Amino acid sequence: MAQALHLISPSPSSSLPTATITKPSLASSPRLLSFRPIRRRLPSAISAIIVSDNGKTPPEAAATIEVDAATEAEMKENGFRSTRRTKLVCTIGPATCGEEQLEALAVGGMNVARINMCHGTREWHRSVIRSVRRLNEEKGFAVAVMMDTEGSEIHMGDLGGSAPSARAEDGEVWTFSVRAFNSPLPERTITVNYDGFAEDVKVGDELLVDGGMVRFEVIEKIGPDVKCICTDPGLMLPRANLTFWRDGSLVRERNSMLPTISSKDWLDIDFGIAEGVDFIAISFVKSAEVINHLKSYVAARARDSDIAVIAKIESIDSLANLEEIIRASDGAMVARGDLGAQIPLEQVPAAQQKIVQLCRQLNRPVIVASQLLESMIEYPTPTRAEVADVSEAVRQRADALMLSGESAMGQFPDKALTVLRSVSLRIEKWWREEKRHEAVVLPDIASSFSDSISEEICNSAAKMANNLEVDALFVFTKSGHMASLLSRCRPDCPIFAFTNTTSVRRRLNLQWGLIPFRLTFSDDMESNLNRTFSLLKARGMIKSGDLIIAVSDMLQSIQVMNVP
Ligand SMILES: Nc1ncnc2c1ncn2[C@@H]1O[C@H](COP(=O)(O)OP(=O)(O)OP(=O)(O)O)[C@@H](O)[C@H]1O
Ligand SMILES: CC(=O)C(=O)O
Ligand SMILES: [K+]
Ligand SMILES: [Mg+2]
Repeated sequence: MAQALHLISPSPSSSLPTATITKPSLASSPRLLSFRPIRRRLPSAISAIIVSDNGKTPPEAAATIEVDAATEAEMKENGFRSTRRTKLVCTIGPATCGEEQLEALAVGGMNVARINMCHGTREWHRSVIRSVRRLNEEKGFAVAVMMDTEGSEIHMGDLGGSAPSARAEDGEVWTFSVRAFNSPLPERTITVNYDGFAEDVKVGDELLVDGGMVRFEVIEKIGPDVKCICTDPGLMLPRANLTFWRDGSLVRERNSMLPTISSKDWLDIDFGIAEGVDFIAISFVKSAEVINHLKSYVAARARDSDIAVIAKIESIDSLANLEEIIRASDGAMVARGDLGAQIPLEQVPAAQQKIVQLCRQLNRPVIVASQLLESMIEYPTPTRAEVADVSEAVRQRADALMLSGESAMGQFPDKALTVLRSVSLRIEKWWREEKRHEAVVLPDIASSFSDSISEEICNSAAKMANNLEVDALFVFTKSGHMASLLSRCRPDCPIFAFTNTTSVRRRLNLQWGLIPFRLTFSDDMESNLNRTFSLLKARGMIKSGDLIIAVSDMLQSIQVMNVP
């Protein structure tokens, strides 16, 4: 494929190219090497550099542009240089499944709605997914939907009847059983989903509910029943995760042989594909193999839309195979809830930092999840420690933050979302003011020459954007790949990502700094830019004189220009 460097004249409406230099001279082009004006108005001589591999003329396209209504409002309110970069995921549950509650979250900045297949019925999940879709269609939001699988780790069953939780007190004896009971359960009885449970535990083992929210010691085994005495009292929630520890280490007997994706999970996945979810998050991933398997399964079934597979890092095995798991997946979640039950709590922050950093290097979006604002389940303000934790995740430049119980069943879901939003904005601003250009080394990740060109273009465009202090980066991308490469650089300015499919646009919602727009565009960058400028100007989202850098994945190029 012949690559050519074109220098084009300043007005985006003039014809291109005016000069063509073939690739071998690229390295020696004095124009290119000296192209570093530190000023916001461009000199009239050159306004754009385009590296192009084709010159196809496009058909004229429809004159509409779609952007998430809440993002548009945020941009107008804060000015687009200050638009929030960190994305927000909210778990939907009984506190937020109503249409009005969902709308309040969308208005509050929810980018992705998560449904957890551990809880609720199929009908309930369907109704939430459809409500989100309806909200998008009727109110102009672009909220994506993430389905999170149950996985087959050991957990408690429902508590019987309509009990929302059960309280275990110090010294009480509770029975954990693999028997099936008719509801209501006998007093102080908990069912366990894993048949091998009673065989695998030993008298003297420590049993942790939800990673230590409640602790028991195993005192007796009677067939399928395991009697335990409570040593650390607390509240047990339905389907809470169970781990058992012996001599200070996590015990993983036969349960480590359980499949990552259970037969129930496969049914849920079929359901998610049929309902057109945007992301499937896989719980307790142990290896890259399961991710590859699921990705080919999804690719064969979900022909029109492309569902992204997110690996949840929440087990010891996932830490052991971290890099290959992240490479295989389309994104990762630092699922600190279960992770903190499998490794000592004091190791969780370092694991988080490592996962966030690796995802950035490998160009996969990463979500930091669980207990970010746990106290807000009950209280309207967060603790100082929680705010510090959220700040740290933003400072690490994670793509997204997630609410769990805070939005699923808490008393203050909207307030919790507001805290995430305002802390994100504040820390991002502080970062830009301090001009902290990070020391993160971004390795080359391209697997082909063509990918390398995209990667070099994005790295250079992001660097130019910082040096020139441009107002925004524009990226025209069909697959979303170029947008993610720009996001990976975490540039100072926001990234307007134009894509022509609704599903790609929704998926870009999870990535740091991207403002996804749906726009029908052609291979002709000049006409794309002109049309985009006039559409955005008409919406009051940009103005004449704004300095932008544009790149595209059809016509591999970097253009620098003032909005006419
Ligand atoms: N669909 C739902 N129906 C009822 N309660 C829910 C639902 N989704 C979440 N919850 C409640 O919110 C809490 C936190 O949700 P979250 O999704 O973090 O689940 P979790 O049980 O902690 O497990 P996971 O490790 O899969 O995240 C749950 O423990 C549950 O009590
Ligand atoms: C989110 C999740 O699954 C966890 O933190 O365990
Ligand atoms: K789950
Ligand atoms: Mg979990």
